[in-house]
Amino acid sequence: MAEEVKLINSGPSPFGLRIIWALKMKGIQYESIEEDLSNKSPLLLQHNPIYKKVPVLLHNGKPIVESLIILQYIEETWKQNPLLPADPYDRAMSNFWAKFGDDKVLPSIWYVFIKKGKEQEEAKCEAWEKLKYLEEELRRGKRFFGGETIGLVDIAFGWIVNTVNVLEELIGIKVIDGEKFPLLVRWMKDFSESPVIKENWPPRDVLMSIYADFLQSCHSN
Ligand SMILES: N[C@@H](CCC(=O)N[C@@H](CS)C(=O)NCC(=O)O)C(=O)O
Repeated sequence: MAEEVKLINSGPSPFGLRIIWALKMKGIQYESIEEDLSNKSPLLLQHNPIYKKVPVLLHNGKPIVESLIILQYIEETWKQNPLLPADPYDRAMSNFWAKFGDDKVLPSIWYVFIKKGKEQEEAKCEAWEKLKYLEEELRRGKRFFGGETIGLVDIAFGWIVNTVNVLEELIGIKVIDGEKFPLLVRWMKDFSESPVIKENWPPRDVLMSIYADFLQSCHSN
């Protein structure tokens, strides 16, 4: 039976991008279904009734939601071009870093962009505390978080590159600077220049306009 793979996604969602990158790296053909998040479709609400968010992967009609869980599913379903190490301990550690990224690093960086003045300075110190752990992880001699090649953790951290870079430019604040985080900056460059990632990168002007609107709505509240 031919497989049916569909991805419900919206524009350059950093969470949806994870799934696009993983499917492309595995060489999986899929159909893209564009969702309007300002007017959520019955399809999205049916398949992700709890969170009502994109991305949703539909594999032979079955929905899988939450991007880190979708990445796991992709890895377990299509074994080619592994995104996780074979060793159970190393796999557990990869899952730890991906979760740490979403639970701690991502919110701490968002705060830097949505706060102002003294609160913003405090948020930057908080974010640096978290980013320090990523820098230390790379100091163990790795080119990518996945080792010599891009893996699940790199894909999970992709938002650092496509979101933080744009936000830094919009707001004129450097959060990930080369003096403090040389290895992280090198990783950002290597990651964004690797073929599958580069080929599936959202246009910069689209990102700029989305995040400019986002910042405006945060700061007008
Ligand atoms: N934890 C979710 C986050 C997904 C998420 O926040 N998606 C955004 C788009 S980037 C969304 O669907 N927002 C719609 C909403 O919050 O109503 C994941 O990893 O998949």
